[in-house]
Amino acid sequence: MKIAILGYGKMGRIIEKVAENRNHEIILKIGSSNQNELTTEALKKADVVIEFSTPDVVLHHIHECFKAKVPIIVGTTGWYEHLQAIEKQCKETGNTLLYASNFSIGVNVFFHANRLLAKLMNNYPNYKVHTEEIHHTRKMDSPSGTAITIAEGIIEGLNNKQEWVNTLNVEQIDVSDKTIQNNQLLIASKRIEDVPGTHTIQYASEVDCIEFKHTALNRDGFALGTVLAAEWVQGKKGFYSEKDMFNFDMA
Ligand SMILES: NC(=O)c1ccc[n+]([C@@H]2O[C@H](COP(=O)([O-])OP(=O)(O)OC[C@H]3O[C@@H](n4cnc5c(N)ncnc54)[C@H](O)[C@@H]3O)[C@@H](O)[C@H]2O)c1
Ligand SMILES: O=C(O)C1=N[C@H](C(=O)O)CCC1
Repeated sequence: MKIAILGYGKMGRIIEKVAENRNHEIILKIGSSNQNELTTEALKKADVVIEFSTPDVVLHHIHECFKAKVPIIVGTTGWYEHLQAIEKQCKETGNTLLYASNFSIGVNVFFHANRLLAKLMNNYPNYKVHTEEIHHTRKMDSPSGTAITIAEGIIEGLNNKQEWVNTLNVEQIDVSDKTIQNNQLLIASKRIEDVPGTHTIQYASEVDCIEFKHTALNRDGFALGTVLAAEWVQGKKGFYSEKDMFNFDMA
């Protein structure tokens, strides 16, 4: 495949290596220093675009890809509030977009197991649930996109949770904090030096604690999953998420 990479930072660079190892060709790389090279003509030459930039430019990149009618894989997080509008535009204009808050295979297994666990825990209301995410200090958004997907899975499964709330860098988490209502799920975000991404789900009762955790050891898993998504989307039309790509329905 001919791939264009929009956003050539930590992820863009690793994705380039993984894609080349899988015999794909990178025909365009756009970072903040060569934005003027991003034209409809240049994008049209690609079979697929991979987008890992920043929350303030991702929408511009998506619109450019819609204009050029080239499928786009979006890894950038922090634009959650625009997701529904983009889904509508994608479908109305006959374009193709796949967004995942996390492309790692391990995280997607974790997402699925989280949904199953939440349904099971519905039967045990004496367990109080909260989630935690830890990322590096250069991360622009909080909570992480991955933590939002986890929270959505819990809210979907647990009858007594309706929305999530977020705290950033609060040292000691008090799950019985009276400012957090019973129908709210806490996502506690922490920023620590070089952490690639750690997500924990905790169900705590008076007598024990169930902890479910995913730790990314580096960024290679995110990059491999992204290139697999670019391969998966070939020949497809429409708006997709990681749930469509990692189809665990039989599990
Ligand atoms: N979905 C996933 O699996 C996954 C995994 C890791 C990171 N992410 C997300 O991907 C995004 C990027 O992560 P990163 O670690 O590569 O960040 P990064 O800061 O290293 O890279 C972002 C890049 O975007 C570039 N950029 C800024 N403005 C631009 C513009 N106008 N045009 C083109 N490029 C521009 C910057 O130059 C920078 O190189 C973040 O939102 C992060 O949360 C998602
Ligand atoms: O490094 C980041 O930034 C990451 N962002 C994604 C998120 O917000 O969930 C995925 C993990 C790494």
